[in-house]
Amino acid sequence: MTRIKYCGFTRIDDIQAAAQLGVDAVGMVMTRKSKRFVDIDQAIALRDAVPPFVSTVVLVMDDDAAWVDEIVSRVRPDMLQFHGTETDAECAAHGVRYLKAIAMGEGEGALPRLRAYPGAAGLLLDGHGLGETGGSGQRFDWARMPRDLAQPLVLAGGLTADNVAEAIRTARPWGVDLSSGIETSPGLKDRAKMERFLAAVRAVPSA
Ligand SMILES: O=C(O)c1ccccc1NCC(=O)[C@H](O)[C@H](O)COP(=O)(O)O
Repeated sequence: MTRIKYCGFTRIDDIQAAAQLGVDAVGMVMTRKSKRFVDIDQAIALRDAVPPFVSTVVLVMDDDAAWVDEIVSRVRPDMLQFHGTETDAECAAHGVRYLKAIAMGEGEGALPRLRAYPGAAGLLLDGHGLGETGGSGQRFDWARMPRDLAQPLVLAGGLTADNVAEAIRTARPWGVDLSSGIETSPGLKDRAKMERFLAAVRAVPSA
């Protein structure tokens, strides 16, 4: 079974719809570099709308450690997801399990970074380039998904209901993550797109 995370929520109705449809995790972006940024009060309201057994993940990107600590103490996400040049020690410093996003958009340069986060609960391989923000719909060559890493790998970048079956068959990820492929505009999710994507993932036979 391929796990599914939908990311970049800004509206309570959308996050509730995603949970009702059956996603495993929902993400909120809390770096001010993002068009999908939510502040602490919005994030608390969104988190409170998430039912049991659905994980909440907060995304940051080269943000101040004090800001990340405030997120941890007030929003209390199940996991953090780091999108910048943070080191393994910096990611671990907040006392919360974390995913590290790896920018696959710059080709072979990404390979050393895949082995630089032994403390991460999982790695999220995204299609954008180093230093660029995510959520931009950029994909990478799914055949580049590594096969020899111990950590669970999450595939992200440019996934849609139309291409996710091929992506899963090629990359064999632990989970998939997307944002723009289920939106009408940044931060505004579309229920029909969320439903179609879930059905497309569920239709792929497990390995
Ligand atoms: O979504 C953002 O605006 C964002 C900003 C800064 C860093 C990361 C960001 N999003 C990361 C995500 O988790 C996206 O879901 C992931 O990049 C996939 O996005 P998409 O290609 O739009 O499906």
